[in-house]
Amino acid sequence: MAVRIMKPAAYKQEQQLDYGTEAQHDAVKQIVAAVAEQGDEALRQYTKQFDRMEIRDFRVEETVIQAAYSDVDKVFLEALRRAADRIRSFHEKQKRLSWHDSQPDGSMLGQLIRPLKRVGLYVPGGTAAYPSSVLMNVIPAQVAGVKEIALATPPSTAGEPGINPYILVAAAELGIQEIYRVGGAQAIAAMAYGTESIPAVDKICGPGNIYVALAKRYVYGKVDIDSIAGPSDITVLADEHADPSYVAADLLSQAEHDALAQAVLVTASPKLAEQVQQEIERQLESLPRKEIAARSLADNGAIIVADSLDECVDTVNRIAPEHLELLVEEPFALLGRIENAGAIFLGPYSSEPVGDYYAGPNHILPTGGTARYASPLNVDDFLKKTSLIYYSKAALAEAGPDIMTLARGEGLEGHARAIAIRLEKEGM
Ligand SMILES: NC(=O)c1ccc[n+]([C@@H]2O[C@H](COP(=O)([O-])OP(=O)(O)OC[C@H]3O[C@@H](n4cnc5c(N)ncnc54)[C@H](O)[C@@H]3O)[C@@H](O)[C@H]2O)c1
Ligand SMILES: N[C@H](CO)Cc1c[nH]c[nH+]1
Ligand SMILES: [Zn+2]
Repeated sequence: MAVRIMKPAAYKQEQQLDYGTEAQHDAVKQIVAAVAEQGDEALRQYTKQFDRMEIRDFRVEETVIQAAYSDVDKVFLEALRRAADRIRSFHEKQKRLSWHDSQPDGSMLGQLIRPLKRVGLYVPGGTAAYPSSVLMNVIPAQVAGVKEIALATPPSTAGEPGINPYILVAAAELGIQEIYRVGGAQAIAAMAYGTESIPAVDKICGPGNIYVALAKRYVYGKVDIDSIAGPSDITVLADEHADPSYVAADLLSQAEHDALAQAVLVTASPKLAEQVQQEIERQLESLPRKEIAARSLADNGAIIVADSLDECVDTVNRIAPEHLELLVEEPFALLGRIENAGAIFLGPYSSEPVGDYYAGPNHILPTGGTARYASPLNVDDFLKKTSLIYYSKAALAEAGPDIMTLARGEGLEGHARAIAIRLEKEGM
């Protein structure tokens, strides 16, 4: 299996936000409607159908959460704690406070910034379990001050009874107790509409596969959602100074997530293109998730050979990757020209998994070209803002005529009169 080498003009990005086949859209629509109508009964049926498990109680019992510690490696736990500290301190810097400004005329304007009351966080777990996504989801919500955090993740045969112990321990480390063993579109629908065992939330965040991503789009409006973090993608912009084995390894690191993942190299060096193509084939051989990675590379992977560095940059901006690696001699010199990317990894030692697990920035990033307008999951996703307006009598006297003019300009006499009645009654 050789990744296709092509010119920029020949590259058509497969995984845009409107991805998904008609059959997948139809399936998700049906799942969401069934869960909204039938609640837990539909959850049980879809869990049996898609996860091949019979689940009686979706909520994970507290004793099961505590017992999970005995199934988890101590070294893993220590690394997880160090990662959590770094992620928390990064997100602490994103905190925002309410503010108000008092005016000389006695009026006051301001903005209340308050946490959402109840959020539902999705942690993927179909072909691999992601305790790192527990940290990336929960920590910004906690930093924002959200009090009620519910977590949903697919049931798994890796743990007893029916849940992955690494996910449970990651959640327990952060003090999360409300965990449900349910995945896919049905989990998203359950958190949006509520079922007998899962109370509805105000907002759903978190990454997942195509079914999860589509379901989030369908429930938007009933609840809020974060940006769409679907199947992972990576673009590496590399020049002739890059080590082809590093480039290949980093592309494979994302291709192994999902057959729908997208790994792309953009370079102006035909020599590097060929070296990377060979390296990918060599490294793929021994990769445990080689089938998934091979399908991802065959269906969505590409090695794009541009004529110049400028054309490389244009191509990257068109792709708007979730992860962008700048494996060039002077990465910081290129930075100012990158317009669209969820996260940018600079230089040979900032391999993408550094960000997936450890550095501190969030790994829940806009995928499929949505980095054109969307941002990484962050503390703001868990906050809502309320405007405050207090006008003094003097302020209204001053502004009243302008307000009435603007209202009448829109043909809204009722608006104008709400001001006029005060000005007249109080002789302003
Ligand atoms: N962007 C990010 O931050 C980020 C982080 C981690 C993982 N990811 C992505 O999350 C995804 C994880 O995918 P996954 O599949 O391993 O786990 P997942 O939890 O997203 O999906 C598994 C669920 O999909 C449902 N499902 C499976 N086949 C189905 C079908 N035919 N019809 C309807 N529903 C079906 C099942 O209910 C199952 O529980 C990958 O695409 C990975 O790239 C993204
Ligand atoms: N690369 C994924 C985000 O697209 C996040 C992740 C979690 N674990 C490993 N990787
Ligand atoms: Zn990853």
